[in-house]
Amino acid sequence: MKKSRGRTGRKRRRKHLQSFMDGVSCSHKLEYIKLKKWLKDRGFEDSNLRPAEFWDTGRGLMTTKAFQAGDLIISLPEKCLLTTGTVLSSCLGEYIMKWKPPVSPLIALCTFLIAEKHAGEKSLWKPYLDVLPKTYTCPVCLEHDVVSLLPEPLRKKAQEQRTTVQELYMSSKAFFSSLQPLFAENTGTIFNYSALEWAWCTINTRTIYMKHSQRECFSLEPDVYALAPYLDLLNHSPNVQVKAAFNEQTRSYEIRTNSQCKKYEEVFICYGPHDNQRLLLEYGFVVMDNPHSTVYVSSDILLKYFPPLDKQRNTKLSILKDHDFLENLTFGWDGPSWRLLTALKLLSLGADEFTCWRRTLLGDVISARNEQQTLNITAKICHFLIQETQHVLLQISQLKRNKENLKKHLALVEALRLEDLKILQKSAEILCNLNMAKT
Ligand SMILES: C[S@@+](CC[C@H](N)C(=O)[O-])C[C@H]1O[C@@H](n2cnc3c(N)ncnc32)[C@H](O)[C@@H]1O
Repeated sequence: MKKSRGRTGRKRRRKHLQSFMDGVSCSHKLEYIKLKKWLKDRGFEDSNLRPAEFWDTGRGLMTTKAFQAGDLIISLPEKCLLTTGTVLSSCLGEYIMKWKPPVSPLIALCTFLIAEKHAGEKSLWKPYLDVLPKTYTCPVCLEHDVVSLLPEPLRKKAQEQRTTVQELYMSSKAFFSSLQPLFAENTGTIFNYSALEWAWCTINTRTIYMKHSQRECFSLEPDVYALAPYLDLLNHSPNVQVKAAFNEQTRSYEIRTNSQCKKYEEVFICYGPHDNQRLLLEYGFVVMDNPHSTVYVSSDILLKYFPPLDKQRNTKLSILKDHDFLENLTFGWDGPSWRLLTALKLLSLGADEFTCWRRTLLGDVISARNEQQTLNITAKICHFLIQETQHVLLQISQLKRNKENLKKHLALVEALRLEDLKILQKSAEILCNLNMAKT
């Protein structure tokens, strides 16, 4: 058959290509039909959004009309929001009010989610609970073997996250036991560690910011969370801008886009200008070609490249510490950061230049020798990090073959490390060009 090369052919080819780029709508699935009905009963007007599966971002929301900058994407009535107010007006309320010392707003919400999930068919929130993820990929859910493959300082923060959730569980056990009169089953089996981990991740990855006034029955931690069914299907893109807030007039949580979005494309919001380490820590995912991504250089690595016999080494280190120059030293898409270069310039000061340390911190050029040494050491650190990243990537590919059960988590760390490698290679190229320009 003759290939159609005309307008119809082009249209067909574009449509074929488009079908791979677009998501696959899942709005026909029973759980979403039930969720939409539940939302409608609470005053949610059907919008132009549809739940869909996207090949790159997973489940998200697709638009059925083109959005222009300034358009309202979604407006979710107050009645649909799950806040500490919801928890207090449930049967948990009286237990929370009499518990001393008061529980945090976070633990109140976790308790509510676990209790409602346990209630199953009887829960008023069932249509929402049914579409929540069953598992998460935040660091607290990762196995030790996977956490050890994370770059610093994320590895440390991942361990801290695990400790936070474990401590939260231990410190809430007595409160959970106090709820026994509400349940036929033992509260120890309902409010177990994995239930709390699931609830904690649900809140950490899905809540919108909504400030509520301080209530006496809660501890002093800020009460700023609200779960927003359906709206929380919106995925993140670092390349869009939105305005999101509770509208006191319409008594709805509203999101307006500042970007354009074509019909049938995924609608994104921006969770904040986060780098990939922060996205993984707080939400359990990473974005490729994230403009905010950076590779962190720890002070241990920094010091590896300086002579231990430098008499001013300790003084230089104290200066860097006192002026907060030992943290947030990074490589980015545009090369080494100013902070990294400044820290390295200070460490590279010769004995005769040491008195100039203040000027160095302000960004002054001290000498051609100092500039050159700084560039050389920056390039060495960059190459060291490239090798380290390549080594970890090799370990990951071996583990992926041997540990089928960790595949999803390993793929996540792999994506993070691949993005790091791209940043480092770009930085090495920039440093090489800078070096060539100087010689
Ligand atoms: C508020 S929810 C968004 C909806 C979510 N995808 C779902 O299916 O329920 C936030 C979670 O979505 C995922 N996510 C958000 N933006 C993403 C993106 N650009 N790429 C991959 N996953 C993303 C992450 O798992 C994150 O924790």
